[in-house]
Amino acid sequence: MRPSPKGVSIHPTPQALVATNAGRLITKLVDVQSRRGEATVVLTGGSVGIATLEAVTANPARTAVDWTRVNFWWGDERFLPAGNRELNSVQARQAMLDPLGVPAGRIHAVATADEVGTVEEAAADYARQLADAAAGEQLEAGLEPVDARLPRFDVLLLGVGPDAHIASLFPETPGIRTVGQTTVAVRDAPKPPPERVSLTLESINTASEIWLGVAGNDKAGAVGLALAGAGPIQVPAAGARGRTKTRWLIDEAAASQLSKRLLASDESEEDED
Ligand SMILES: O=C(O)[C@H](O)[C@@H](O)[C@H](O)[C@H](O)COP(=O)(O)O
Repeated sequence: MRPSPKGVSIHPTPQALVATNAGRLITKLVDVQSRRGEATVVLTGGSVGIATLEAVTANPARTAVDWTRVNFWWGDERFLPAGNRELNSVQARQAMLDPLGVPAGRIHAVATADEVGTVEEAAADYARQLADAAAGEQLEAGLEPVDARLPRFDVLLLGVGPDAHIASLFPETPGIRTVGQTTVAVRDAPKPPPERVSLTLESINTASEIWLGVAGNDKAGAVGLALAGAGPIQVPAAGARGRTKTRWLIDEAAASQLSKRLLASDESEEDED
């Protein structure tokens, strides 16, 4: 792993990136559970996101986590009928949630197209689920909710599209511009399927830590712009800011347009876990 600016780690291959992401997620969950008893993770779709879950399932250290005490949400979900293999939740169940025995009550999936009539109803239902969870959340002494409408997210995983979208927040669209609400219904998404439910950028940024896993030459432009400080409306990935940490795990191909200045910065990536 090349030394790199703080918060950005560069990995030789997508496989190395995914293995590191998975190992760090296990470590983080053990740490959070040791302090809070349970942990909350927000999952993502996409090839890097799902490969990370498969790597967790394959990692012997997985047994150090009490998977019956991890709550799972999604940063976004496609609006499709239940069981459709394009659903992020279907892929996550297959990759990790089912093999690791995560109880159904810990899995908070977005309503599917056969459960509600419109993507707007699915977004509203998801917002209600989130608010109910927030209302019932037992916070340790001295901790305040970050947002009364949302549970506390310990780690929020994101992928990044070639257009720098995160979750289902695409550049210059109503979704990335949405403020004042926790979820948003997306129509005409440039990445199929067209109808999706997404957390808003405001909701995403309530997470304590945000980890963006990005691989492939087609993402190099998005990574370069995001890390150079572009605006979130044009470059949604640039808007991802965890409250305590924002990690970028990128492979060499996706790092190819990173400015020399950024790479030369004297802060190197340390594992402050
Ligand atoms: O539902 C989705 O499609 C994802 O949530 C989406 O935001 C994904 O993470 C990015 O498009 C990156 O996908 P890749 O990792 O496959 O490039």
